[in-house]
Amino acid sequence: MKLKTMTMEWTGNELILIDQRKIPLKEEYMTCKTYEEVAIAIKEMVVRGAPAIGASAAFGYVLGAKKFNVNTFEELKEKMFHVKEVLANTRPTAVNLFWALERMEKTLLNFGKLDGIVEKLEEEAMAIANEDIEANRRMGKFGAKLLKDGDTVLTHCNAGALATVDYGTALGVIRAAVEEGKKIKVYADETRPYLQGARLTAWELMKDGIDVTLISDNMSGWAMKLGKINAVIVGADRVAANGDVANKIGTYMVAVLAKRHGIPFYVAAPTSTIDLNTKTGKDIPIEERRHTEVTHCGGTQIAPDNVKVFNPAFDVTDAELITAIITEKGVVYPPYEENLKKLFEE
Ligand SMILES: CSC[C@H]1O[C@H](OP(=O)(O)O)[C@H](O)[C@@H]1O
Repeated sequence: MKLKTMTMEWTGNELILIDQRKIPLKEEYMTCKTYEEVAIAIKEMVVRGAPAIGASAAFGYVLGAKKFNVNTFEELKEKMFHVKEVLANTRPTAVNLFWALERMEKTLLNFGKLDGIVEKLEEEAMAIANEDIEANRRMGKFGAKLLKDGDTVLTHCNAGALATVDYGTALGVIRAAVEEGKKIKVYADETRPYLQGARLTAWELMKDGIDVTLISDNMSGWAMKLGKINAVIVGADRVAANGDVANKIGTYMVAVLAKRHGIPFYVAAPTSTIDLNTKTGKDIPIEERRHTEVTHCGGTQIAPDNVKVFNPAFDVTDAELITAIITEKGVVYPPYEENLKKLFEE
């Protein structure tokens, strides 16, 4: 079974990831032959973005199962509990990581025997990957209906093909609208400190020939006040049961500004990012990352040695600031508590 997209390639024995730390200046790849290497790739953000992290962890789980020469299923089960732990202990906020690993473990336990288990797990990882692409395309179509010909959309971070297995969530909505013939312009904010907007979103959209203008994060309010922005679309790392959304740091600020200016604020998220077990945004673990992401920019030090740093990688946007949540099953409007639950009812 094989898979090849802009973000990742599964060869059957290796997971090859484009190194997103190097984009836009270089297109280099990291070849992961072991589950440990996949864990490093997730932790170091070689691959990033909730759905992309989930799919990568699923293939990492397969690499773990391939590694062990065991005589009994019980022995394999023990070893795979460790594989899951190593992959889970990489980044805490994106629920897709845990959703994918739970799904892989359930496949292992339900299969329950040694013979054919690797093929079964590989099938499941491929299903997770292909379902993500399909979900993004469906989500794109639902979301495109919310955009008018000539709209300018502000994006934050990168919720594009690079954040998923392919096509993207927020950028998937923009791609779908453009594919329907709508003239859509994008204002991409740079998204300090990791610069996913400047480095990844601008790169992706220019490759697709989509009109993109780069702004620094502190320009978004003024762009809204000047009437340049018709809508905001962002991705998500975890949607809580009440509709609160954890996403890249700075999302909350953009949402408050959009509310102030009466601009619709949409979140594009597949159901694999919706976590009904997390009641509200207060319960979402927020990753804090190394200080050098803030004290350095492009590898150049921009702050004094030993300066104190606060570097939360995500924030939580309150449900009341969100106009709608675009999913592959349709657009969800408030009351989110009630309407998100319906997505999971048969
Ligand atoms: C489609 S999920 C994209 C989501 O993930 C990003 O975080 P990171 O780059 O740290 O993995 C960001 O929150 C995006 O909105």
